Amino acid sequence: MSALLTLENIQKTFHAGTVNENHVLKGVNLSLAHGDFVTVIGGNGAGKSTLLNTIAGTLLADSGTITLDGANITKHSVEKRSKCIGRVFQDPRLGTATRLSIEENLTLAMNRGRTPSIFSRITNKDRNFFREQLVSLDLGLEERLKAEVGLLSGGQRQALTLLMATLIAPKLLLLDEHTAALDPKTSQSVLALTDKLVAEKNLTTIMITHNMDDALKHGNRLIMLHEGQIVVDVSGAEKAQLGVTDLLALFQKNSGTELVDDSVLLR
Ligand SMILES: Nc1ncnc2c1ncn2[C@@H]1O[C@H](COP(=O)(O)OP(=O)(O)OP(=O)(O)O)[C@@H](O)[C@H]1O
Repeated sequence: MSALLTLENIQKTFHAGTVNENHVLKGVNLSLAHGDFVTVIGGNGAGKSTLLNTIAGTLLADSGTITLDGANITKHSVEKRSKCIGRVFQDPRLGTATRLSIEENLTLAMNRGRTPSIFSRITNKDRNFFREQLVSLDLGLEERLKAEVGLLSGGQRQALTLLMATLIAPKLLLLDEHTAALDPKTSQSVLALTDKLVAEKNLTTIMITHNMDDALKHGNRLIMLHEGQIVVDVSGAEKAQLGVTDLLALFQKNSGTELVDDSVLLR
């Protein structure tokens, strides 16, 4: 089957030609099949968010090619890409409009890629659809369609953001440490919801995490980034058999260095 997403030799340098020059992505090559759920792990500054930003278009790659579903999107604006790429960030406040109600936020999400129609009437059919979708979050939000999103807890808000990012199934879902700001229990429930939505909608997904257990437990494929290059890429049965110790050993073997980042190692 043809790849859904292909990155070919992606390079990104910040502050090029200055004393602060920082070559962050050093020729990243990656190919994702339709339905791949890839977890991404790596130390601080390895280039994980930069990689997601170049895919989403928040940053443009200096060179290399990004192909999504057969289209060369390397130079497309973030707005254009957002029509087919859903994204959830670490900060629960980023994916939703605080002063709008749950149903207004969901209306925005339903109209992604079309002319904003927040002022269009929300029909009973829309409300029934929203309720149906909200039931799957198991947070009782289906009874609170008119509640302002700013009143929700971080976990509720992140669950809603996830639902919004996938309401109209995106070609690609990018999760940038989307559970890192939540307490451990809420984080696990948002991850379970992630698994459910990804499976139900067969979404091709890239999820950055700092947690090795989560990286191993979720998805069908795991990559480790080190100094702007992919040093570990395991999938399927090979991934399923790995434990944290095996992963650290693999990282050391392939990168020639130990992973010393406390935020990854201390869980
Ligand atoms: N917009 C930017 N302008 C300048 N430098 C940047 C920018 N974004 C990232 N960097 C730098 O690029 C390097 C990689 O950052 P990035 O956020 O991609 O790493 P990361 O692997 O996601 O790390 P972390 O786990 O700490 O979030 C860092 O040195 C960072 O300071």
